[in-house]
Amino acid sequence: SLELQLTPALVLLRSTLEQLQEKDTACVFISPVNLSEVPDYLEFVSEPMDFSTMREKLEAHKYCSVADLEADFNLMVSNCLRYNSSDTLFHKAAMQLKEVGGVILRHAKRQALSTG
Ligand SMILES: CCOC(=O)c1ccc2c(c1)NC(=O)[C@@H](C)N2
Repeated sequence: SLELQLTPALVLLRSTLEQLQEKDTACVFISPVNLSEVPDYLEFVSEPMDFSTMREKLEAHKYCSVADLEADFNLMVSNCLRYNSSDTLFHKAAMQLKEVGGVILRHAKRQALSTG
């Protein structure tokens, strides 16, 4: 059935997002950057992204593939690398997350092929 065909895709997307979020051990990517705390953020970042927003998009069926999820993950990481200078905890957290997240996403894309 269509429901059966769709389910594995959603299950894989949820599992991949959870694995990525587990690696945010500093918990700096959990929620949108607070624009009242960081008033100049939108001067550097045109499209903010964070894990809670990604979760909302996932449950709203806005991701058709792991590649779609990967695009928002890469957006979130690149926003952080752009706004924060390299000597900050945020920048270092983004560099680490980019590396370990890449491995998680590569595995998920391979798995999607086998259940496709
Ligand atoms: C309550 C104050 O929080 C922040 O200033 C803050 C909180 C979280 C942040 C962030 C800033 N900047 C960032 O680039 C992303 C990765 N995370």
